[in-house]
Amino acid sequence: MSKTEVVVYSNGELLAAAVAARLVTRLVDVQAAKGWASLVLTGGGTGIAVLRELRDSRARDAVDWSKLDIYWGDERFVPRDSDERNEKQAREALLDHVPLDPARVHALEASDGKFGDDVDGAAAAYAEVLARNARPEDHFDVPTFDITLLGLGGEGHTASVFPESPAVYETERTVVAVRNCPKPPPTRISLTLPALRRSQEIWLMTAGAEKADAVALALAGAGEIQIPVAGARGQRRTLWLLDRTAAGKLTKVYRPPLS
Ligand SMILES: O=C1O[C@H](COP(=O)(O)O)[C@@H](O)[C@H](O)[C@H]1O
Repeated sequence: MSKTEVVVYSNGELLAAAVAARLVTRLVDVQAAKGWASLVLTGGGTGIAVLRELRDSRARDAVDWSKLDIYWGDERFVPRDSDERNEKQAREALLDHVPLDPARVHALEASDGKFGDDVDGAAAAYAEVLARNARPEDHFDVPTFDITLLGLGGEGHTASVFPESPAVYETERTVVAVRNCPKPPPTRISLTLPALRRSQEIWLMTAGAEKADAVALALAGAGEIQIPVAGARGQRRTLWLLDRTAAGKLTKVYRPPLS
């Protein structure tokens, strides 16, 4: 049975610091239980701020980084050294500062990589990466991720699954090419909602009043075609981590900010 929980923090900075602390605790617990863990990263303001907080936290040394599998929920299809690339931002914020096993870091292809500008080829290649890393007990072409971090847009997108777009109707493929995105850059690669839902836990993290409508609609039960983030649910747990302004249109009162 999957649980949905909402935690509200007083501002975006506190949100990022608190999510980083929570992540250390959860990764340590998962590694203690099974020896390794898997984490799906997101791009976006809050997602990268969380990684920076983690880099600057002493507690990060409690995680066994060499036993952590890293994936991405989506990637902007730009050259490898573009500042817009989610992987580049994540490396600068955290990944280059911790002793990860490079073989366990599964980045998506860039537009100047081996598929060139063939975004469909690059998406299919990532689907193969996921399938190769799935274990028989996962019963799916995607690993059962321990934690998936996701952001969301004011119009309700998550990863690079945008409202009413072909990606949100996808039920077969686990990874798709995304074109003509309303948010730049226009070409991306994204895990689909069925693939994201293979995660044990999904943590939806966002800050800012411009996200309040999407948050309220998703939590009120909106459909995923119009509000894709409503379809991002973990197998065990879906955790909404919000700042006060992003939670501003929720009608129910959730755990109050501590300060
Ligand atoms: O472009 C993207 O945006 C979303 C949300 O970003 P935010 O800056 O509004 O928090 C992010 O979830 C996604 O990974 C990224 O590619």
